[in-house]
Amino acid sequence: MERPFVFINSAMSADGKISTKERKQVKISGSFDFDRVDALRAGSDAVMVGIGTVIADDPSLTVKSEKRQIERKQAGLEENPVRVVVDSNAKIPLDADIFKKGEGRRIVIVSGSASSEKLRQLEDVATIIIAGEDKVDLAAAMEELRKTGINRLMVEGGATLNWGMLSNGLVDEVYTFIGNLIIGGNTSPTFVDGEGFTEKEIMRLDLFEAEGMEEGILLKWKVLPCY
Ligand SMILES: NC(=O)C1=CN([C@@H]2O[C@H](COP(=O)(O)OP(=O)(O)OC[C@H]3O[C@@H](n4cnc5c(N)ncnc54)[C@H](OP(=O)(O)O)[C@@H]3O)[C@@H](O)[C@H]2O)C=CC1
Ligand SMILES: Nc1nc(O)c(N)c(N[C@@H]2O[C@H](COP(=O)(O)O)[C@@H](O)[C@H]2O)n1
Repeated sequence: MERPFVFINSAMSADGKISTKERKQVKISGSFDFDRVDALRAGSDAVMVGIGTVIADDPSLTVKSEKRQIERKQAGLEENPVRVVVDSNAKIPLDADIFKKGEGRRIVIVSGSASSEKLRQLEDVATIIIAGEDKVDLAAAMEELRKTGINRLMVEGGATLNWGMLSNGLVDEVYTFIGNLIIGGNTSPTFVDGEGFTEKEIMRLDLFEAEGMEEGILLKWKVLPCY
């Protein structure tokens, strides 16, 4: 199977939370880290999030720096990477910021259970990929993205999509900024939620970079193959 190079970037608290129990976007990192994230977006062919993040945060996922937008255009690219949402039932609101803000292609990946009426409406603002029957089949989706010319994919969460990608062996690298705060809470999303691994299945990582940044630390890991 051919798939893009995939990395996850996330900001988490010292206790591994990526948001609070309110499950809304919370500022974990500072302006330096947001600029680093912007550079990662600008260097990617596509940026992908789960529908939970769209509902919670309504992100635009655009490249914010004008200089980077210009550099992309000079390289013959669109101002923004392709923005991709994983959304089995096509729940994404038609007025989501991903559709309203910035230029460039959008892709919504749905499953066979999405309503055809909603898909017709979405076709005006996005390309639709159908992968899987009830829930998006992420491995099949990665193959489709690769076929559309996406070679480098940045995943920006959230917790459930991170689990789906990691547990299906679809991630090459993980970048985590760990901020100087504790969020706590049984229901606050952690970097990876979902079902979780058993001890036998635990996923191993190889740390290849660690850098103190602002009031936290940025860690870069390679995902080691599972045997
Ligand atoms: N600090 C940070 O860096 C970030 C924090 N966040 C936070 O994360 C939270 C959102 O995370 P979460 O609620 O987990 O939502 P996600 O963004 O992870 O979206 C999860 C949804 O994706 C859909 N999906 C479809 N197929 C799959 C699949 N095969 N595997 C996994 N998911 C699939 C499911 O919905 P369906 O079945 O309907 O398709 C699922 O519920 C928010 O609180 C947000 O603020 C988000 C991004 C970054
Ligand atoms: N890197 C990082 N640090 C934080 O503190 C954050 N809260 C996030 N959140 C992510 O940024 C997205 C917002 O994107 P736009 O500014 O709307 O383009 C949000 O959805 C999270 O993915 N990231």
